[in-house]
Amino acid sequence: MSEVKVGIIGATGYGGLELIRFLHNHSEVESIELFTSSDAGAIFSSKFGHLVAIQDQPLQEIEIDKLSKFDVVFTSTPSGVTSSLLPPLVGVGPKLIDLSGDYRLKDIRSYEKWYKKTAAPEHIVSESVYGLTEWNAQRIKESNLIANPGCYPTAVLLSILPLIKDRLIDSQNLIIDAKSGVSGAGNKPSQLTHFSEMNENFSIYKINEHQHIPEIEQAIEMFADVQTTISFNTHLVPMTRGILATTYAPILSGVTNKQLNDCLIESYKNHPFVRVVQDVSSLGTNRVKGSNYCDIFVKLDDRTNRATIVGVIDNLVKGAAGQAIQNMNVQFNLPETLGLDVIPLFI
Ligand SMILES: NC(=O)C1=CN([C@@H]2O[C@H](COP(=O)(O)OP(=O)(O)OC[C@H]3O[C@@H](n4cnc5c(N)ncnc54)[C@H](OP(=O)(O)O)[C@@H]3O)[C@@H](O)[C@H]2O)C=CC1
Ligand SMILES: CC(=O)N[C@@H](CCC(=O)OP(=O)(O)O)C(=O)O
Repeated sequence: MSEVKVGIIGATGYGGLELIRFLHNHSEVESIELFTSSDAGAIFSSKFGHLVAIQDQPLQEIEIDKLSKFDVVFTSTPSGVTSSLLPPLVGVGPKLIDLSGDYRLKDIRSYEKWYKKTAAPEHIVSESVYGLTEWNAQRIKESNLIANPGCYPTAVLLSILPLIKDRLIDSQNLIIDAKSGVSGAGNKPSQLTHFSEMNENFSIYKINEHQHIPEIEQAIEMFADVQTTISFNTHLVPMTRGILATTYAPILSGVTNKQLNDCLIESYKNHPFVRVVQDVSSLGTNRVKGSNYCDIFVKLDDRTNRATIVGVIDNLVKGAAGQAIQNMNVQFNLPETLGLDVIPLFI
């Protein structure tokens, strides 16, 4: 029986298109309606030919009255949009799942510092629940406003949180080196993502200033009860999808490679989307491409007494739309894997 009526704002963006791809095959979704800020009336499939005969509906103008009739509204819009768009919808009916950064940081001054945008009202931000599904399912189930995590934080946090929580690594000295495919930057062309400047190039960007730094620090405190400051940098890889994030962390005295691995295996034994990889040759963005998996890996470097910890995701799936649907499943008491149980593309 299909019951859930879905609205998507930002449907024409990369996150929105991935929401449509997965929700189309979701057995509990009754209908999907699509909204735009720029092209109301346009037939969706005329913009995206791969959806001919699948999504031939017209895009609708964003109106609060129309949106309040849905069971769930996904917002997949640039930062700074939902801070003013969502407050009138909070508490009036639909469950809200925001893929942008607007409701993730509890300290609104921190949001304004890192995003350089006006924050959402503090009393609404305080109601939002951080949607890192594997770590926060109980609160997600009870919430009507989910702040879906950023793509980099998802890969980083899923790989390091168990080791910090079990006090196996020194959380005060984390160095995180992350790389992303270009779809992480969304569908708006820019100098950074221009083919002739990005192709055959490997670049670092937002050095020491990435907006995901406070999000990762906040989540470490929230889930592992540790205050810390991290070194975190991001790189652009000339490929479309995927994030691989490597964390270097000193181990605490006497910790073994087996303890590190056992901790990850034990933490995720009941979480089907997190796979603890043993063989490093099985690690790579093509092993998760198009899927909701997060592959994680740890290995002790016993010369330096540092652990090398790796998290790999598809930024558009586990890093955005997939995790958002996983959160919807939790909110509606459905199996977490519903609609998301797909095999990675690999090639
Ligand atoms: N790409 C990624 O890997 C990830 C992205 N995110 C976050 O998710 C959000 C969406 O990302 P992504 O899909 O890549 O972004 P895109 O830039 O691809 O798409 C965003 C869409 O938002 C709509 N939009 C733009 N301005 C407004 C506005 N003022 N009001 C309402 N809608 C607007 C546009 O559609 P239209 O013109 O039709 O309204 C646009 O297609 C962003 O906040 C991003 O940071 C999070 C995790 C990963
Ligand atoms: C490759 C690339 O540019 N990636 C983006 C990820 C954006 C994102 O997910 O940011 P939000 O926190 O706004 O959701 C970036 O590094 O800013």
